[in-house]
Amino acid sequence: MPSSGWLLALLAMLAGMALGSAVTTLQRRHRERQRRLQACAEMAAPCLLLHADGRILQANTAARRLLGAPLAHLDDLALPSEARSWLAEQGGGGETRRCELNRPAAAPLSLRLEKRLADLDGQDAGLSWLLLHDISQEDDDERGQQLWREALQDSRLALFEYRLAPRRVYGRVLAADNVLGLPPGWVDIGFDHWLERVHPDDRDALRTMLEHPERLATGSAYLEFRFRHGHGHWEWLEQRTQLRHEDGRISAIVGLCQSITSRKHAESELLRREQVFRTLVENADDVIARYDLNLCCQFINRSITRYLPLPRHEHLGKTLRQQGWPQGALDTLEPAFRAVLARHEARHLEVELDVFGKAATFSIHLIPELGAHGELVSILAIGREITELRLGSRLLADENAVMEMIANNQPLNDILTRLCRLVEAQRPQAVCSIMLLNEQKTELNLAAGPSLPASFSGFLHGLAIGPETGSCGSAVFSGERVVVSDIAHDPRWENYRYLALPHGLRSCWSTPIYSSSREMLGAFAIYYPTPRNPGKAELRLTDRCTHLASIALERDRHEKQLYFLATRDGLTGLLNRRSFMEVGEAEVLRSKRYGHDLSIMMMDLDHFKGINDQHGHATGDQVLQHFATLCGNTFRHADIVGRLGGEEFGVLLPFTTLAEAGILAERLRAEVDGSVVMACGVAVHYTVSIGISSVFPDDKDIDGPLSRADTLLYQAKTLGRNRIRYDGDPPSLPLAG
Ligand SMILES: Nc1nc2c(ncn2[C@@H]2O[C@H](COP(=O)(O)OP(=O)(O)OP(=O)(O)O)[C@@H](O)[C@H]2O)c(=O)[nH]1
Repeated sequence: MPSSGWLLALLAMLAGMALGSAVTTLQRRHRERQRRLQACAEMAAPCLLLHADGRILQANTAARRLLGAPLAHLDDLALPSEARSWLAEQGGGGETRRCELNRPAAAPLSLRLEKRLADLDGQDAGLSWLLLHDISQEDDDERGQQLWREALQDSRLALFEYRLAPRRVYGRVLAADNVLGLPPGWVDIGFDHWLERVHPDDRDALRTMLEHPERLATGSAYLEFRFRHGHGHWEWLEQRTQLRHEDGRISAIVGLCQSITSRKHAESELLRREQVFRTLVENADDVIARYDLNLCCQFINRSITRYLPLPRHEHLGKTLRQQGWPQGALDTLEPAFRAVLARHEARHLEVELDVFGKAATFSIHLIPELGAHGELVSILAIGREITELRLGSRLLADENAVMEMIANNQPLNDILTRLCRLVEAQRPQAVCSIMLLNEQKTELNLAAGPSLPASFSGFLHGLAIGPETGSCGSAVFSGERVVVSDIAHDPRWENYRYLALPHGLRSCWSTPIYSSSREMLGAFAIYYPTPRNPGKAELRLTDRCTHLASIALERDRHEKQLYFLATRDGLTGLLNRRSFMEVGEAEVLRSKRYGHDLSIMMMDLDHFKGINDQHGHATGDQVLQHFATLCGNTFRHADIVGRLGGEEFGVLLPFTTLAEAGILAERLRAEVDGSVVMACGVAVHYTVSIGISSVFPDDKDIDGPLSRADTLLYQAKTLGRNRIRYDGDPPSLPLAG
């Protein structure tokens, strides 16, 4: 059958055609598959060609390098299950997925997996590309950024960008809320608003930076300014800036700001403390200086200019000697400094200095200053002038000495002289004097003036008291202190300046000396060689000395009164018996030592009992006083008259022969006989009998001549009274009128 043959042929032809086509398709797909394998191998990025069942058909070199070999199946990668199931899903071409590969023998790997379908001949062949992106580095960057953000947050740092063209400040100020109290997030503020928040004192610097960025240093520039914090207070910022360029021009300034408020507060506190310390040091009366180990001055405060002539700054870098310390001070200072250098121990010393012609005493402390390891780094010297302190101690000691002299009844002149010296020790240029009033209060006499020129002292006797009688005469006259600051021109010295000026006495302040009962006693004067007024300290010193002088004078007067009372007869004022005998003993010894004559009289009023009886005891007293007065008129100043008891009197007549004594005795006897005492309107007449003897070579004391005179007196009484009896021959000299 032809038709079945045709059909068979046709079928065979069709089968042949179909077979050919199938073979061709298979061949093409094989080629495509090979191309994909080839493409995978040639890819630079790590890439795997996967079969849907998880087999790895191809792993290129980059993939093997990244993942290691062998790579036959996805299981070899130890992908996280999530990534594994994602890969197993059909479709999803072009999708990516992150995953972490924790490899036991290698560092963990962060991958971004990118799956692409690799269909063959436009059909899904269960093949896919797996591109492996190593994002470990990106992660590191992200972690770094995170850390940086956290650090910024904690560090009080803020980063700003001052963009010049739009004149705006931008910033991703992570810590801005912290540092500046700005809202968190992005800052975007115009320059003007920004500057408004900057402290007015710092604004110009920041404005200059913004307007003239070209002036900023090419590297990092530094600026400090205060910025108003969101809470209202000022926040100190330190800003380091970098310029940013675009198209060859400065486009922005990047500023990294850090809060330095705490530091600034600490600095200002430190500054304040330093200021306080400096103020203290600068204004201290003490001299404060620091010396280095070569003993060169590193620092010295301004007090030094009071004592040494160099200007303060010229002391720096100079040794003690170069600073101009006098040799006397150097002799003490240099060894002391060297001792501190050697032993690192503090020392104290006292130094005498001549300060611009004035003696001054210094107390100096040398203090070693040690470094962190105990090594000596410098020496601190603190010097204090203690002249006044020392003078005060001396004044106290001198005053005590004067008081002691007063208590010990030292001679008044010695005490007053010591007082003058006391003041002169306190005030080296001063010359002092003490003038005392005479008993009649009519004139002044020099009592002490140890440093006055002798030729000037000679004039200071019998000085008048009045309104223009020099300083002392005027002070005593007015009862007030008189300050003559310039003798050359003061009218009160008109009549005396020719005496004072040639002796270099130019000013004179005189203070009256009063007794405790305000009786004027004299005046205390201080002279100076230059015209000047007294200072408070000098007035105080004068007052203290005047007071001491007053005590000494009163004490002296009191002593004299006591002595007078103890040695004198209260009724007549003549020596009493005890004193007469003491003086008599001394006179006898003196006459024998020097070989001069000494005559002795014993006198007794005649019938005195009768006068008492007839006229009364008071009249008897009057007669005794009258007789004492006549004795005073008759005998010389050097003769010593005493009332030995009742109406009995004695007279010592030094340098007087028996004959000369006789003349005086006769003159007295006649005077008595020729006078009367008027008592209650009645004239009372009386007479006196006298016995006279002389000291003979054999006499050892007063007893012999006194006894002989007494015997002669008795004889005169016996012979009829109103007469004189002599020891030996009556005087051959003619009796004077
Ligand atoms: N008024 C007065 N009488 C005194 C004082 N002292 C002694 N008499 C008196 O002096 C008198 C001395 O008398 P007599 O010793 O007897 O001596 P007379 O009377 O002077 O006789 P002749 O010495 O012998 O001349 C006594 O009456 C005493 O009381 C005195 O201080 N005042």
